[in-house]
Amino acid sequence: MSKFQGGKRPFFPARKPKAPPPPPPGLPARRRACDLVEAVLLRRRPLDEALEEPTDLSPLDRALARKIAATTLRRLGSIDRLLAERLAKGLPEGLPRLETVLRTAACQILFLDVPDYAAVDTAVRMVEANKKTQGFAGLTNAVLRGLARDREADLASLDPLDDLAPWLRERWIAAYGEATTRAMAAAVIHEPPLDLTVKADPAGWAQRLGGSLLPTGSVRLLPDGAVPDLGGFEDGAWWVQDAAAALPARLLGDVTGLAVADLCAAPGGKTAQLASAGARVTAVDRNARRLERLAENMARLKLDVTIRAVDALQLDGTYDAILLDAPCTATGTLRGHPDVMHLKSAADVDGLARLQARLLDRLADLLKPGGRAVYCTCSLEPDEGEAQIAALLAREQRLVVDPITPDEFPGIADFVTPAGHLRTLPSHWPHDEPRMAGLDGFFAARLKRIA
Ligand SMILES: C[S@@+](CC[C@H](N)C(=O)[O-])C[C@H]1O[C@@H](n2cnc3c(N)ncnc32)[C@H](O)[C@@H]1O
Repeated sequence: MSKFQGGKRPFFPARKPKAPPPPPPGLPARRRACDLVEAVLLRRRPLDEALEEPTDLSPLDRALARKIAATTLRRLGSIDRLLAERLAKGLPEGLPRLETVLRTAACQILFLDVPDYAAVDTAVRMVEANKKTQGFAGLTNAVLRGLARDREADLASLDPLDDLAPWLRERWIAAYGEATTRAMAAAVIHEPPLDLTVKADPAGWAQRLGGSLLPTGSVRLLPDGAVPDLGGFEDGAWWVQDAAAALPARLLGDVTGLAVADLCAAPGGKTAQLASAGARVTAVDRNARRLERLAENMARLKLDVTIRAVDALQLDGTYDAILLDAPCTATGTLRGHPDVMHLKSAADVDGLARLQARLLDRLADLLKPGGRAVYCTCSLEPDEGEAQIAALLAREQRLVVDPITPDEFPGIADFVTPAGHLRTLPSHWPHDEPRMAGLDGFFAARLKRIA
């Protein structure tokens, strides 16, 4: 006999609504990777800026999302070529998310150490979860499985030149020739190592941190954890700075006691070098937010500098020495900032070259007669480097080039040009382990005011 007789309705206690099931592991990181890629390619935002948005992802998922997004941007040319070979009819118009899911999943299958099934499964789920794309789940599955199956042959067919954005490839070939461009393209497909500039005892710090001492004195590491967890960070014994970026400030020579203006200073890598070499540094930048980071960095490093939030074009006074690390297209930093080649264009080179010229003219006024200056950019564009200096010398009689010599300090001989400038390329310093190779592309010229 049933318990519920007499026509009475059984009483069921009200149930809490069921929480939606948690997403399968790995899905939030893949979704975030798609958002990051779209922030760059569709919304034209720098990757670093998009990475700063708050998320509720775990640190591991955040790191995976960043790696997928950065590698997709780095290898986009190859990824798109291989996808196009499998999509005979192309993709339908107006479904950018479908394209992003395919690109990021292809990136994982081809270039990252993640299981193929995880890349395929999360991609198919993302496609199924969206009404507009759910009809393409079968296609997504088939294309990605095909990529996984043919991976070895596909990888062997790749040419790193395809990964350079076309505008940049064209300009690099014109400036450096095809062989050097190919070597640079092969270098920038790798994530860079972590380079540190240390205040003192670089050999000791290389040993303590398990890194290598580079010929120019930087310490190179392949860390597997967060930078602030490394020994010496809290105490301000070192700061992160690419080995090429560490060269220009040293070209000013002995700056002990000199009044040095660092004209485009934030976040302060070169300011820190000058201050720890004993200069009285005025760190100038027009970006107040970036100057806050400079101030934090100087506090950690226990270095005392004067900070001026002002446009360098409006700066007054005179200085014994000047460093002008001018704003530029930053095409030399592609290893760490692959978004640059997708966000910048030839028009940016022209616009930035005009600003650099104005800053150089201001530098001539601010430098005391007899003083030294270094102009540098992290660009591989001659218009922002060699050609900029040639044009300056033609219009400014008070400045001459003070040639850099190959033996000035160890490790720079290969970087000194016949004109006495410094030019580093990402393909310099080859290494059997590609992640230990290379350095950013930098240009630096040393100038002297003679009148
Ligand atoms: C290449 S970054 C400088 C990196 C820095 N020297 C370092 O080593 O950490 C260029 C800087 O120039 C600043 N900048 C751009 N135009 C400027 C101007 N007209 N006056 C002052 N700063 C400017 C930007 O805000 C940016 O922080």
